[in-house]
Amino acid sequence: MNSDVKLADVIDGKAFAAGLRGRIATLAARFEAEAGRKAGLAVVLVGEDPASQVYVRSKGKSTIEAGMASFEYKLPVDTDEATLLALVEQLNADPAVDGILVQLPLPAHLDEQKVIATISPDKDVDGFHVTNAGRLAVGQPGYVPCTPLGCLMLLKDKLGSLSGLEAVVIGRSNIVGKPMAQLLLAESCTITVAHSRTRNLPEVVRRADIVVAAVGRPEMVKADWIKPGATVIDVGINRVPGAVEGKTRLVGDVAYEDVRHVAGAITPVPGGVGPMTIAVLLRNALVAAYRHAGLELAPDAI
Ligand SMILES: Nc1nc2c(c(=O)[nH]1)N[C@@H](CN(C=O)c1ccc(C(=O)N[C@@H](CCC(=O)O)C(=O)O)cc1)CN2
Repeated sequence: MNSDVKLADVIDGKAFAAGLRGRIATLAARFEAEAGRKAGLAVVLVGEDPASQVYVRSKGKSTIEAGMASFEYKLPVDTDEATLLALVEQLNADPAVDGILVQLPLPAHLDEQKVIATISPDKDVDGFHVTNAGRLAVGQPGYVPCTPLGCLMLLKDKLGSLSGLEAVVIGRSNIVGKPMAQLLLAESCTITVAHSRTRNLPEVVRRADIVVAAVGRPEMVKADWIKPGATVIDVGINRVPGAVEGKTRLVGDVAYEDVRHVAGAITPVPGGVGPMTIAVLLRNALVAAYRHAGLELAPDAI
């Protein structure tokens, strides 16, 4: 790599998320004063996946720190479908609960789509219900999945208007790739969604002013795939063997150390997109609370 080349600006998602959580806390206090109750978020975890346990713990802690009520449900790994669906129905009917999130992935014997379909669309703060996917597709207000909305916030903070920019989203999952493409389209970007069958992926990615990598393959996106000056958003969180035997380290889907010599701006892993996921979840839960209480919240308040 040429050491004279300016390194990419690092997009500090951790700091941005902290600021966002601060604004949410202010609005959560206002909500409590006006509604006479706290905004409430329920999180359901089935099983003992270690990463999911960490994320659920962090969601509960962040919810309370933001001045909202946290309802946590931890179910054993062999929970049957009827029990889980009954809990979701109970939360749908509970007026203290504004948002419901079922932590994914679920154990293999449970049908994720069926569980998501049981969550009331108006409490679906993950934005995974088909009603919210449809609302996003046609530009109606709903709930947008947290990770892609967090990516969009970071992009707009860095670049301002995205109108007319060429964006390549690598990955077509329902949770990140597809909603990310919809969000960028709504910002008037020209979108390509690339995936495992895309021919000549490096050439496709080289067209992009904005690259969003969400494939779950460690350091797949290489420096020579990136147009000089492009903005690179790395959604990947991959645990790989570390330098010390028996230890692991986190890497993204982008070969960060090389790509930062070419890109104009880049999110690190950890500390980039990841922290935005939980901050945006709190944002969605608070928006849900204001809607349920019939209180006014300016669209650009958070
Ligand atoms: N129901 C849902 N399930 C899952 C979602 C989701 O949005 N809704 N997303 C992911 C996991 N996730 C939140 O649930 C999540 C992932 C990563 C982070 C994060 O802050 N990552 C840190 C690194 C953390 C570490 O050391 O492992 C970072 O990138 O800096 C937060 C939340 C799947 N499931």
